[in-house]
Amino acid sequence: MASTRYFALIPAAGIGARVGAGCPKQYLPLAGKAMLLHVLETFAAAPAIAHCFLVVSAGDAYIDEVLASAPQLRTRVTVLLNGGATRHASVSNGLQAMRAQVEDADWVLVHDAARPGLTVALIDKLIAELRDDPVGGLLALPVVDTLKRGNANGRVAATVPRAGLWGAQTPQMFRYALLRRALEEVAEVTDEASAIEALGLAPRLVEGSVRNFKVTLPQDIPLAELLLKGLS
Ligand SMILES: Nc1ccn([C@@H]2O[C@H](COP(=O)(O)OP(=O)(O)OP(=O)(O)O)[C@@H](O)[C@H]2O)c(=O)n1
Ligand SMILES: C[C@](O)(CO)[C@H](O)COP(=O)(O)O
Repeated sequence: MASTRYFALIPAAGIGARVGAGCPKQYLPLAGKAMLLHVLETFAAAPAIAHCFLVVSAGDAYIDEVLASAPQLRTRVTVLLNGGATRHASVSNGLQAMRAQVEDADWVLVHDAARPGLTVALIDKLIAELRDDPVGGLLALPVVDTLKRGNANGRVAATVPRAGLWGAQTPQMFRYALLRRALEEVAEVTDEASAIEALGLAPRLVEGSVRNFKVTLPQDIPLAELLLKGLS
């Protein structure tokens, strides 16, 4: 029986509206290279990762130039020009396009192109924790702030108990066939674990890192820049 393999699937077909830059945020320069390139280079450097699949929008005008600057990625990354209108659709489309190269029992690590602080060590940690797990799971961080629910007037309506709460990160790691089925059967979800939960399964929480934060708002850009300058 062929040994189980680990594939990366990177949804990178968003427009970065909340950052509001002149280009999709995954192409913004951070520490001298595009945000997406940091992610691709990290997965390419991870010995456990068999191959990376990258989902970009059909009209993406940036990816060719980015990959031309990184010829070492040519054999490690396949670009899929089938991004969808939502992250869920992009991931589903990517999984569908991978079917000829991936076995049902292979693991897929879905990672946001908007989380450039990921490290090989975090990838290796997730795989080590989940490789024998019956479900799979995700990197996540326990909530450390007191949480408030706001009302329409911008005032506190309630304090939300934070015990047991985690903030989901990525990669989220599940077996190929299970993940495809879960995403096909569920309505719109914002992460892969939600689709697995909708099947009645309980993904495993693996502690991630603050450096693996998602670049979402303008103030995240200088933070990511500082982080990546320190990492390189
Ligand atoms: N239709 C979409 C929307 C998002 N993504 C990807 O999903 C990841 C996380 O999404 P998010 O941070 O929301 O990125 P954007 O959708 O680009 O941001 P915004 O919501 O501000 O437009 C990103 O790598 C983004 O490129 C995607 O592949 N396809
Ligand atoms: C997948 C994710 O990063 C987990 O926290 C998050 O759900 C993505 O949300 P977004 O609105 O698509 O950035």
